[in-house]
Amino acid sequence: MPLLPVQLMKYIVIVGGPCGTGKSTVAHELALHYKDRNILRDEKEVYIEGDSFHSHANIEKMSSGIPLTDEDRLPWLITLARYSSQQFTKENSGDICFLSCSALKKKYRDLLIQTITKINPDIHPIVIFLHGDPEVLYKRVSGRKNHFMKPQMIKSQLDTTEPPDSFELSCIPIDTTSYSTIKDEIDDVIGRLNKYL
Ligand SMILES: Nc1ncnc2c1ncn2[C@@H]1O[C@H](COP(=O)(O)OP(=O)(O)OP(=O)(O)O)[C@@H](O)[C@H]1O
Ligand SMILES: O=C(O)[C@H](O)[C@@H](O)[C@H](O)[C@H](O)CO
Repeated sequence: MPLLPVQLMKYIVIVGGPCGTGKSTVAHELALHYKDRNILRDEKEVYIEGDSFHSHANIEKMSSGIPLTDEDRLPWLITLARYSSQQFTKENSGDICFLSCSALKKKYRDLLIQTITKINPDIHPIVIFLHGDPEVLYKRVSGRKNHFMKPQMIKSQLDTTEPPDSFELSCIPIDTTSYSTIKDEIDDVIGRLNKYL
């Protein structure tokens, strides 16, 4: 009897969007939902938090209210692409991991996707790109305590943002401010993500 084909495909789900859209919240909830197949199964390591990989200089800049430039972001994006791709070389049977990373411009998303697939062509990167009403984002960020990113940065974040268009296949745009609850948002994201998995 012929053996069934082995499922080789792996998925890196990048949760992007400007500050306050809920990247960390959504990436965390998704990682928990897909816990059984998530390569980062450890409670402390359920998803990769992109902000943790910013250089000290980048964090200093953002904390001082200065937006990052392409030059500031490019090495960070490469690091994230490499780090997330390498998770699949660990001894583990998981086939998915989650990465929160602003990925505000098309060229940043292209760089992440190209770097990941060059490292491992069996990985399929999928982007969930969060966006929403600036006033709601402002309120969310203002309500956050002890975070380096202050609400004054929202304008530059939105000015920098290039929302994905329909030509960016494997990119799912989500208006995070259109749901009544976080649970409704997560349920909808899961329903849409499942079509790709
Ligand atoms: N759908 C939602 N409805 C209401 N509040 C939300 C929603 N998603 C996230 N939040 C809240 O908004 C705040 C910002 O969320 P979070 O830190 O996940 O955003 P982020 O995009 O990762 O931000 P940053 O990139 O600035 O760290 C948090 O207090 C979070 O609880
Ligand atoms: O590309 C960027 O400008 C950054 O990644 C930001 O988006 C922040 O790190 C994040 O939003 C924290 O609040």
